[in-house]
Amino acid sequence: MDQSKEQRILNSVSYNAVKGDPESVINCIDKYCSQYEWAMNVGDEKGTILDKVVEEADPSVALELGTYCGYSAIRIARLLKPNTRLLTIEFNPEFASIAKEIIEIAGLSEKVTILEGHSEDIIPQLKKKYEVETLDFVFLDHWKERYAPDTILLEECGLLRKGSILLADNIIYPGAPEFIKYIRSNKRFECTSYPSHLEYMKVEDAMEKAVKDPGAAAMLF
Ligand SMILES: Cc1cc(C(=O)N2CCN(C)CC2)sc1-c1cc(O)c2nc[nH]c(=O)c2c1
Ligand SMILES: [Mg+2]
Repeated sequence: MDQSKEQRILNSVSYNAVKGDPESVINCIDKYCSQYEWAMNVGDEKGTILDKVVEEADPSVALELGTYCGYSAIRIARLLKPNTRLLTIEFNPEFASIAKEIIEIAGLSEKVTILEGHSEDIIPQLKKKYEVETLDFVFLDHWKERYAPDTILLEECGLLRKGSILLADNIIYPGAPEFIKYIRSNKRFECTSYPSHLEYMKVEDAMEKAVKDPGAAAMLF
């Protein structure tokens, strides 16, 4: 049977990347997807925004919704300090399996846990089953229809604290209008928009950062 695009991306990483070097894995995927086959990795332009927000959050526990091939999990995990971790949720079993191998090639398997299943089923398990107290950083990059309901679910499960930082991809393209309406009208979040472009394309896109109760966090220190 023909290989999938995601399997071809893994082949390229396995053949071209330097084992244990996250930067070389990131560069290899960006090169392959800009030169041969477009794929929905966050890419280098939006990836640089992701890097900055992760550095600002300096998370002990981070969550990603939408692993795909593991590109953004590698971007996030390469910036994490020792004894900190990234949990990433993927419902497509093939994507989860490819991501596991690519994250292994990057040498980041110790820091990244891939949770296979639907976000709405896994989020309620994070506290008890995955020993999460609260999440310092959440990257939403799974499906635009789930951005708002999953943010509400994270709140309901007591997983967000004062100062928790959310970052959402694809705010303009493919677009997440319900999420934008919800988060920008929610007084408990301070929102910032970061204009950019769709990965590997000239199409306009943007990322949205939302900080929970920022003032309250600031007052603590
Ligand atoms: C699958 C897809 C197709 C797109 C598109 O119109 N184009 C790309 C291909 N080129 C050729 C035409 C123009 S945009 C997009 C996409 C991009 C993301 O970053 C996503 N992130 C998370 N979850 C998603 O479902 C997700 C989808
Ligand atoms: Mg995306």
